[in-house]
Amino acid sequence: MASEARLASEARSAAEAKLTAESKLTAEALVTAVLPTALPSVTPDRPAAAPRPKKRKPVAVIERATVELADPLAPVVVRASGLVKRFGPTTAVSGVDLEVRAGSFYGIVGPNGAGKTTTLSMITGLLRPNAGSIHVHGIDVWAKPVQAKRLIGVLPDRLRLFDRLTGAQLLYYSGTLRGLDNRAVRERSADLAAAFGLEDALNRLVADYSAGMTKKIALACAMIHSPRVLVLDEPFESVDPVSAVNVTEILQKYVASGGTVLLSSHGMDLIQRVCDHVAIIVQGTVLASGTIAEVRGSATLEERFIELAGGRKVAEGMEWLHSFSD
Ligand SMILES: Nc1ncnc2c1ncn2[C@@H]1O[C@H](COP(=O)(O)OP(=O)(O)OP(=O)(O)O)[C@@H](O)[C@H]1O
Repeated sequence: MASEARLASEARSAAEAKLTAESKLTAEALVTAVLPTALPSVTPDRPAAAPRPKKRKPVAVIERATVELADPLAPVVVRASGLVKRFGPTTAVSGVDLEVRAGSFYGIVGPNGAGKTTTLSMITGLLRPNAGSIHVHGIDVWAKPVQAKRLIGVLPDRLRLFDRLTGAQLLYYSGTLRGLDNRAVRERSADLAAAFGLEDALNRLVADYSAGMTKKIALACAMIHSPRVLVLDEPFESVDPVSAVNVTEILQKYVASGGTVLLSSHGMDLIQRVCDHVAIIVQGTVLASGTIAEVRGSATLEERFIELAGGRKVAEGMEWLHSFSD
């Protein structure tokens, strides 16, 4: 009996060691997988840029064994307190509090009209709140918008791009607007185009891009100044599965190097797979927030979401739809 127990214990230890080695391998692969260069700093208080490593091809699929949790002691870099936004009689956001720590991959989910876009727009300084405050890296977004916006890269919900520019021109415009010099813009544009698979489209008008390509060029524009925080409203909407994997890897690498991602998505599976923290917003209020494990408990994130969003509606009526008019 004793030797059986010893054998079982040895087998368990070996399995655990293998799992740890695999997780480490995966994490290392993620760090080196996608962007050929770590985006260097443009803000004076950031550490010097890393030397450019050799170019690597994007890796098609990398599965993460587990989502590594952001350091629970890392500083809070996005703090939204008591956010309220009213549009006439509609209260879109009513007292939202959020805390996002450095190095976190934070997802916001909620049903249509829950207030996700409104919340993200207030956080990025695009929409003035009726009440509450937002600090990004300690800077009050609405008191010092210029300083705060330097730290933020934004992918807004309804993209309003200068789409009579080519992809290359749009990247150039975004980079120079953020204070990058000619050489840096060109180098970063090439890196981003390669990472997002847009090299062949750079000389075409953005107006002629597909929805997914438009999303990707907008995401590239949001990243070109190497912001400390990326706020992305539905970054995966319209993006094909292979590109979604690439985009996810780019973001994971960004987070692994100390960046912070705050995104909204309707993809529960994706949020559960890539985010370390999540907030569920329903009718303008945060009903649950924390690590994915804390929020979902013993259910899946989708089940928890449906429960908090008021449960599934049983489809009744609409019998007319089942008797065809021809
Ligand atoms: N500019 C506006 N004027 C009036 N009402 C608005 C405006 N923007 C948003 N709303 C309302 O605020 C509420 C929240 O909208 P919001 O776009 O933030 O939701 P959401 O969670 O992002 O939804 P979705 O998942 O459908 O994108 C909705 O009732 C919406 O109709």
